[in-house]
Parts: sequence; structure tokens; C-alpha cells
Amino acid sequence: MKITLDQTGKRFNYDWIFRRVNATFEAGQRYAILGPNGSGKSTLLQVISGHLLHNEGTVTYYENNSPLATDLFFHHCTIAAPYLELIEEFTLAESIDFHLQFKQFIPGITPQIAAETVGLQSSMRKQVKHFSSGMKQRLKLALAIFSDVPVLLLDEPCTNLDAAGVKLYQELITTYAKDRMIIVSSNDEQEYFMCEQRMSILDYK
Ligand SMILES: Nc1ncnc2c1ncn2[C@@H]1O[C@H](COP(=O)(O)OP(=O)(O)OP(=O)(O)O)[C@@H](O)[C@H]1O
Repeated sequence: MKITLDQTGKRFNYDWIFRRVNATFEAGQRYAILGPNGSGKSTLLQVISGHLLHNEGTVTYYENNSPLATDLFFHHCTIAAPYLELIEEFTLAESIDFHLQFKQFIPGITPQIAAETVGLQSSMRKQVKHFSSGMKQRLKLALAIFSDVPVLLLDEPCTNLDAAGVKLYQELITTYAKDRMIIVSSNDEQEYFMCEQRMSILDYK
């Protein structure tokens, strides 16, 4: 899987958030999109994911060097982001089952193992609406990181996590995301510790 942006720009109304982004995201590489609050990191990640439409330039996805239709890219990626809500009425078990209707977990990961690994094994029957904010974030990370997809998109992945949660996040990335493309939007080193490639959104104003 490869993603290329060519002269890509996004505006909301009359305000350009970024312009002339030229970037290539390669299989297995880790990238951080950096910048201060409100600079456009999340917006760029959403443009890369196809959730937001860009206003100029192109975003192209390639699978085995052949272009992939934008509406098929979501089969190849998972996203954990503060603006992507969980279904509050579901229990943890139902949330995982629902997710597994669209994505498979990596071999060896069952719903029980996924819950245990992120410390939520005793909450299988609890509704998500009764989860703390940190528990919700652990669930989002589990659904994203355990999915068997080549591209992982993470927006502020340690939001609401305590110190143990941050350590868990780093272990999950190290253990389960080795060979995948990861793009992290962040301004916290603990979140993008694994990214060799770093880009600043401020370079595209
Ligand atoms: N739907 C929208 N309509 C209008 N403006 C928007 C919309 N979404 C985001 N913006 C604006 O785009 C700019 C970039 O926002 P974005 O969330 O991408 O920043 P960020 O770098 O991720 O910030 P943070 O670090 O605070 O999460 C901000 O000025 C924001 O107000």
C-alpha cells in the first residue's frame, strides 16, 4: 500500500488550512504529522484517510503499484481519532463483534484476548456509555491496532490515557504494528516515538 499527495490543499470556507502538500507514504513506514493546536494536523489526516475531501491537488492510493479507488481505501486502513465516536449503547463485546463485521483481527487475536490486552477484560458486558474516557480510548486503540490492515491512522492516540495507558499504547505499537504503515497526527513525543519520518504542517501554509 502506498499513498501519494500531490499539490494537495484543503480549505474551510475561505481559510486554507494547508496547501501544496507533496508527500509519499510508503508501506511499512511510520510518519508523524506535527504542529501546534489548530494548525491542521487532524484535517490532513482526515484528507489522507478519505474522510474529508481536499479542495486542490490529488490524493492517490496504490495497492501493488496499481491505483486503488478512494472508496475502497477504507478496507485497507483503520483510524483511531477523538472525533470518531464509539456506539454508546453497545457493550464492549458488542462493540468488538460489530467492528469484526467490517474488519478482521490479526491472526491469534480473539475478542477476549483483545479486551484482556488493553485491560478491559472485566468490562465485556458493560455498555460503552458507562466507560471512562480512558477506557474508551483503550477500546479505540484495540479496535484499530488489532485490525488486520496495512495502514494505521492515529489522531492524538494517547488522548485521555494515564501513564500506564501511554505505556500500553507504546507496547501495542511495538508488538502489533511492526510491518504496517502508521501515520500519527500529534504534538506529543510519546505518541509519535516510533516515527522515523516527521513532517510539520506549518511547512504547508
Ligand atoms: N469542519 C470545519 N469547519 C470549519 N473549520 C474547521 C473545521 N474543522 C476544522 N476546522 C478548522 O481547521 C483548523 C485546523 O484544525 P485541526 O483540527 O485540523 O487542527 P489540529 O492541528 O489537529 O489541532 P489540535 O492539535 O488542537 O487537535 C482549525 O482552525 C479549525 O478550527
